[in-house]
Amino acid sequence: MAIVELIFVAFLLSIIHIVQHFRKTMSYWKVRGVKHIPPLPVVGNMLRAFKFDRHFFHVYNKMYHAFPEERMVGMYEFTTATLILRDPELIKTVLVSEFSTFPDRGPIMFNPGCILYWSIFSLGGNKWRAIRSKLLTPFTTGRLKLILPSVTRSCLEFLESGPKELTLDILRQLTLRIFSQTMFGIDIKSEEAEFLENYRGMLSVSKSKVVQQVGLTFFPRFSDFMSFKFMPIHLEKYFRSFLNAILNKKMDDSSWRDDAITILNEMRKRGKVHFHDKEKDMEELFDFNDELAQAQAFLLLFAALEPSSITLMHLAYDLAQSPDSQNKARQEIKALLQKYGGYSWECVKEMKYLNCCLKETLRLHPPLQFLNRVCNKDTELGGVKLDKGTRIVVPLQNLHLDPNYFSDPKKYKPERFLDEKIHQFIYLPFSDGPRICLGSRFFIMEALTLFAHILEKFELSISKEMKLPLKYEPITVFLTPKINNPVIIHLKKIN
Ligand code: HEM
Repeated sequence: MAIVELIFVAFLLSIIHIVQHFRKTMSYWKVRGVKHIPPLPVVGNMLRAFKFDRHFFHVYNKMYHAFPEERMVGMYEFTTATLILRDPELIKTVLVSEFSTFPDRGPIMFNPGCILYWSIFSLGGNKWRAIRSKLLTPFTTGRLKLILPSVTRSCLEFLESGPKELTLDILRQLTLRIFSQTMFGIDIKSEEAEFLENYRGMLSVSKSKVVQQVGLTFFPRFSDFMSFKFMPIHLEKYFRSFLNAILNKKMDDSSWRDDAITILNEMRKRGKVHFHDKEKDMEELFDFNDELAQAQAFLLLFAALEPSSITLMHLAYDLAQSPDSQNKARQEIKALLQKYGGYSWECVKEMKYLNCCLKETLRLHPPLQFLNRVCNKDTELGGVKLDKGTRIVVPLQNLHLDPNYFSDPKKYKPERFLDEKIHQFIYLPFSDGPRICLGSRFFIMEALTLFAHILEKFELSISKEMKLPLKYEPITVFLTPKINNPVIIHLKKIN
């Protein structure tokens, strides 16, 4: 056979092999009898996402609503088989009961070299457990009680500055101040402007950024070849040197006990982090270096700042839109302040109605719209056999707006958290199980304290500059209002 014919046959065989491979991959759900929308070759069910005109979660939205009777729905994120859960029992299995089979988030958009690559958000196994258990220390009830006066001082300082409105930028600045003081033990004011400018740079959206983030998640080898990055190198350098300076400055300072930087520095000094594996009754030691310390510090800062400020802004928006809820919350706050004579821990804990308002805001606008997991071995879920590596998605936004679980689901109705039975594994703004948000209780304390201060003194209304209804940016990681029509809440002093 001539060489040309040989090359032709080899080429043909490769094509047949590739086609067969794709056919097998794209029949994953069909073979298992899981309902799904038939995928296109290579892009799977992701074509819609490439129009960049709707939020990513709309892809899950379509799948969620396509099969309303199903407990789970299959889809293809490009060539990755993903299972979307619609049933609370299955969600409980993945997040809690069978956590050891679904412990990690799986493919993630942080490139090796990215500051977040070694954070507990992307780490798995016992190294994740070891570091996470140390990072719980700054968030214990005892410590939250201790830092409440500092949070109160920051709120008062903010109100004394005579604010006229609430915007995402203003709330970011405030949450940065509160967080850096109470969790990093530093006063950030002198570096605040530069930090926020770089931070906004990191969050800015563009199609090229989304392509890189999607590439890093689903095509890591190709992305590595193309040198795709989660954030530009100059921002990466800035954040590393910013955090390094904080870590080094605080190395010998113990003015705040048990803040996150002190905990990270203790691990850095030892160079090791220890974990006792109860199941295997085994001690394990992991290296802990500067890279790991920077990664956790950045994760805490980023995880605290963005979802918190976005939620505070949505809470202001919801209360401005619902004067009745605003008044009820204000009456409750005034009565409690009289009862306790100030912002004590007990007083903040008893703000039940304001807490319902916050819960309802998190139901309508969960900043993270979905949770993701991956199974670490071949397994079975709800009678369906799953191969190791299958991706699982819990679509929070869809579950929170499902009329099967919430009456009149698009309406802002804080009372539902007093009157209705809320299913624990349907309402999950902070998730559940061993990977549950680390800072949820800190955030709730911060939000209640801040809004009690604001509602005590101000009436909230939507500014005339904002066009209603509220719409979201199509391509951000967190659920963010349109940049060209930001949320602006007018503050009117109450006499
Ligand atoms: C409105 C505020 C917040 C919301 C809605 C929120 C929500 C979430 C969600 C949904 C997750 C993913 C959990 C999972 O995959 O099961 C998460 C993880 C995490 N959050 Fe939050 N969060 C908030 C504020 C905070 C704050 C204030 C901090 C810290 C100071 C924080 C630190 C973290 C960390 C470290 C993780 C990773 C946990 C792990 O993988 O072990 N979050 N958060």
